[in-house]
Amino acid sequence: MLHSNLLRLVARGSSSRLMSTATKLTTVEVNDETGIATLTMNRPPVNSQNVQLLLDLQASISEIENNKSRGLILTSAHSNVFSAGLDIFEMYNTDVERLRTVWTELQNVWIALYGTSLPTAAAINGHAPAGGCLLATACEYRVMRPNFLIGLNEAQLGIIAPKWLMSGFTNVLPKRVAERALTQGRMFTTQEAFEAGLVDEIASSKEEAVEKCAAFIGSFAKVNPLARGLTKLQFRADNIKEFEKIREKDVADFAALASSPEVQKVMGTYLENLKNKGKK
Ligand SMILES: CC/C=C\C/C=C\CCC/C=C/CC(=O)SCCNC(=O)CCNC(=O)[C@H](O)C(C)(C)COP(=O)(O)OP(=O)(O)OC[C@H]1O[C@@H](n2cnc3c(N)ncnc32)[C@H](O)[C@@H]1OP(=O)(O)O
Repeated sequence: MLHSNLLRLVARGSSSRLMSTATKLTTVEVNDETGIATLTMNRPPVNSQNVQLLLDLQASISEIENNKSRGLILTSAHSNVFSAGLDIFEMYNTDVERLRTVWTELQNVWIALYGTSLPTAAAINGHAPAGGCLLATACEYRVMRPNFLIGLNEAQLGIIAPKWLMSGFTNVLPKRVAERALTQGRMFTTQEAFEAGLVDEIASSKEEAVEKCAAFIGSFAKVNPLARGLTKLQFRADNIKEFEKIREKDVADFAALASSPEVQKVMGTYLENLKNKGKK
């Protein structure tokens, strides 16, 4: 009988294994030939990041680190959204403790993904605003399907994203381009993101995006994994150290900001607009 602690479960034919997790909102599938794990977010309709999805992502990243996979590809089970970012419903009309938990778990996912020594790539098969862009830019490589949007839109919402949340973004874009995009809260189309260097390749389907991500991870086949991983972490060490210094204060700052009447009002209006959009 299947149960949550079952470790390896043959899923689709013999070429890939669905690794069981104790989770429901993510799945991990390891390709038997390449040894690369695909981590799929599956929280319909838009993979908005509630606490459960954030916890499941952490559990899946740990699982992939522990099962000796050669790399991690992050993608979405949905046809037009990679991830809509934080679940705004979960942050609206709630208590400060819940807001602290949301932010702590977002931090935990980011540091798990940004700070893993494994090769990582995002197959961005749909829109990736805000927290969706955060996850994609925590990875080392990005392949995106055409005609979607990606970016950190916080400034558009009247919110200041902390430095760690921007750091994946500022790693991949020239400083001037990053500053302008962040101050504008700009959402890039796939083509614009490719031209700016925010995504590395464009793929016409999710399958092609996953293949291109696998080819990127495969490019390290002849590199010593320890040397590769430590080199990666040296590049990221400054951002990680800065983050570790402020992480507690950052949780307190976020909880104070997000619980303030002004920001709660912005969230309420934003949610109304999202709901009404569905009725049009
Ligand atoms: C407004 C926030 C204010 C304050 C936050 C406070 C502090 C934050 C500090 C900074 C950190 C930010 C990190 C974040 O991630 S904040 C979240 C920002 N996310 C967004 O702005 C994305 C909003 N969504 C969209 O733009 C579109 O939904 C999207 C392009 C992703 C998909 O479009 P599509 O047309 O395919 O679907 P929709 O019809 O719009 O949506 C389908 C249903 O999903 C619901 N939905 C969408 N996004 C969210 C979300 N982020 N949280 C919760 N629910 C979401 C939407 O309401 C629809 O629901 P139904 O109407 O079908 O019930």
